Order: sequence, then C-alpha cells, then structure tokens
Amino acid sequence: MARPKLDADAIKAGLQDLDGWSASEHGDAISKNFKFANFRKAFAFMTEMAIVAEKMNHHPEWFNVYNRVEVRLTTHDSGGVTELDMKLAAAMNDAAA
Ligand SMILES: C[C@H](O)[C@H](O)[C@H]1CNC2=NC(N)=NC(=O)C2=N1
Repeated sequence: MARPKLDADAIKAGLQDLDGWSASEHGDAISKNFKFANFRKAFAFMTEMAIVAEKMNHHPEWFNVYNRVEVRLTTHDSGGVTELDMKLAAAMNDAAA
C-alpha cells in the first residue's frame, strides 16, 4: 500500500525538526547536502544508511563526490513526500551527527 503524500504544510512542519533539510521546488521531495571530513567518512555514512534503507525498504537518491553526499528523498510509490522520507531523513541526521 502506498503511503499518503504529505501536503506542503505537513512537509514544512516535519522539516522543523530536521536540521539542514529543505523541500524541493515542487514539493515532491526533500533534500540535504551532507559534508564529511573525507571520503572514508562519507562512504561509511552511506554504508550505514544503505543498511537502514534496506530494512525500511525505502531507498535514497544520492550523489557522492569525495566528502560530499547529496541526498534527495521521495516516495516513488506515492509520487511525493511521505512519513517514510521524514523517518529516513531523521535517521540520516542521527548517523551524521
Ligand atoms: C517494490 C518495492 O517495495 C518498492 O519499489 C519500494 C522500494 N524502495 C522505495 N524507495 C523509495 N524511496 N520510494 C519508494 O516508493 C520505494 N518503494
């Protein structure tokens, strides 16, 4: 079952607690650019999050160059942002802290 999409207000409310995350222009995704000390740290973060994502069956769109990981979260099955994206974003903030 696809999760219900969050509307613009619900996304805004959810992002209050998510440091560094912002809504995309069209409100169909949330994104954050993470920066680490080096590639090893960036890739360790990705490895940790890959395991979490697989457990959640909810997978990030991301792009890595050296110490930078650009993340975009959206729920493809729902065509927008859902609670799953908020949950994964929170887990990423915890892992990067
Ligand atoms: C069939 C499978 O459960 C789905 O395609 C899952 C896998 N991972 C997913 N990840 C994300 N980000 N959105 C989804 O809708 C999604 N759906």
